[in-house]
Amino acid sequence: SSHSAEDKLAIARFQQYLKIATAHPNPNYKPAQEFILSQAGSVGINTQVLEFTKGKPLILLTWTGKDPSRPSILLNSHMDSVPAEADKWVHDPIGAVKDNSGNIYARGAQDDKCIGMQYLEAIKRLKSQGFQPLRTIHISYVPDEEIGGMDGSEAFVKSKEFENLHVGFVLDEGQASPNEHYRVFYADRIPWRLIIKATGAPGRGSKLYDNSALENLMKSMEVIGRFRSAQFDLVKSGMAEHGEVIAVNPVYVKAGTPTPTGFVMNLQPSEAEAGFDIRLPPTADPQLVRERISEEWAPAARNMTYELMEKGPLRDIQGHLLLTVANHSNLWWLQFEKAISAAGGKLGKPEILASTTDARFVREKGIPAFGFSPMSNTPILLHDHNEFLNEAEYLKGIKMYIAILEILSSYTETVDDIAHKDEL
Ligand SMILES: CSCC[C@H](NC=O)C(=O)O
Ligand SMILES: [Zn+2]
Ligand SMILES: [Zn+2]
Repeated sequence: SSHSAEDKLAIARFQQYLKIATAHPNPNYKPAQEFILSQAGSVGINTQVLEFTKGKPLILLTWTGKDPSRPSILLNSHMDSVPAEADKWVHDPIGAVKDNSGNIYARGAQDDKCIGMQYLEAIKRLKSQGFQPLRTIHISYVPDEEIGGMDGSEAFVKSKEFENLHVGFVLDEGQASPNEHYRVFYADRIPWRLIIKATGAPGRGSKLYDNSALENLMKSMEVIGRFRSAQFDLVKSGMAEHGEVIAVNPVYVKAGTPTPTGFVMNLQPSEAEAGFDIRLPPTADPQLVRERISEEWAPAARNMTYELMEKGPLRDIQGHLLLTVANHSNLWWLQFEKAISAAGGKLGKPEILASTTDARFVREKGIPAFGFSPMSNTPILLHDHNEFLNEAEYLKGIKMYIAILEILSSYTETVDDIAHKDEL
C-alpha cells in the first residue's frame, strides 16, 4: 500500500493489540498490560500499574508537562471487550485480519482498542517532533468497562492516586460515524436495572381466574411496553435522539415449573419475574421514573414487588446535571473544536451517548469529559459481528489526536481572552 514505513508500523502495532484476548467473561489483562508497558517504554513515558482488584490491572502512563501545576489531561480507554460469536464473523474476531480494502477485523477494533493505541502513536509522533506539552498528559488503560467499571474506572476515579493527578479534562471513548462528521458525546445515559416480581395463586392450566402471577406480570409488560413505545416514537419521528429518551428493555423473563425436558404445561405458576435494562439521560426526572415503577410497573396492588438498582447518579457532586457543557462557555470545548478543525475534521452536533461509558465517573466529580473516537465514514459496529476499522481511518485518527494534544495540552487563553477576542 501507499502508507509510509512509520504508518505501516503503527498499523501493525494496532493489530498486535487487537490480537490480545481481553473479551469477557475471561479477559486476560496480563498480556495487555505487558504490551502497553512495552509500547510506553519505547515511547519513553512514565508507567504505573495500579491494581484496585487483584487480577484487574489499570495501566497509567504519564507524559509530564512543562508546568505540572496546571490541571492535567487524561485520555482514557478500556482494555476489555464484549465477547464475539466467532462462527458469525467473516474473519477471526481475535485475528486482526486486514482485507483488501484495508479494513481490520477484530473485536475491539472500534470499541475501543483503536483509541488506546492512537493515543500512544500520537504521543510518539509529538515527541519525535520535539513537542513538549505545557500540561501533563495521562493515559489510562482500565479493566472492566464493559461490565460496569466498578473494579476499574470507578475505583480509580475514587482513589487517592487519581486525586493526585489533578485532572482537569478527560477524553474517553465515543462511537463511529457513518458519515464524514466525527461524533462527540457530552453525556452518557445512566444505567438502572429493574427486576419485577409477581406472585399469584397457582392453578390448573385450564382455569380462567384473576390475579395469577403471570397475568400480573403480563399486565406490567403491557404497561412498560406502552411507555417504551412512546419513548421510541419520539426517536422514530425525529423529535429526539436515542440518547435523549428513556430506554427500558426487557432482558429476561423467568417463570414456569421446569421438568427435565421443558416446563409443566398444565399449571399456572405462583411466581413470575422479569428483568429490565433502563437507561436515563441525565436530563430525565428520576423521581418520575421511580413513581412510575412503584405505581404502574410493579404496583403492590397487583401482588408485585420490585428491586431497582440505580447504577449511578444523574447529577454530579455539586448537584449539576451529569453532562459536560459543549459550548463556548467551556474552554475545553473551544480548544477541542479548534483542534478538530485544525486537523481538517468536521464535528457533528454534540450528542448524549445512548449507552454508558466510564466517562460518567469523572463527570460525577465535576470534571469535564467528552466521548470521542475518531472514526468517520465508518459503520457503527461496536458489540456487533464483523467489527472492523479501516487502516486509513485509523491513521487519520492519530492525526486528530496529535492536533488535540498539541492544542489542549498547551493553551493558555482564559474565557475572558476569548470573550474579548469576540468583541474585536
Ligand atoms: C451497567 S454499565 C454497562 C456499561 C456498558 N458499556 C458499554 O457497552 C453498557 O452496556 O452501556
Ligand atoms: Zn467501549
Ligand atoms: Zn462496549
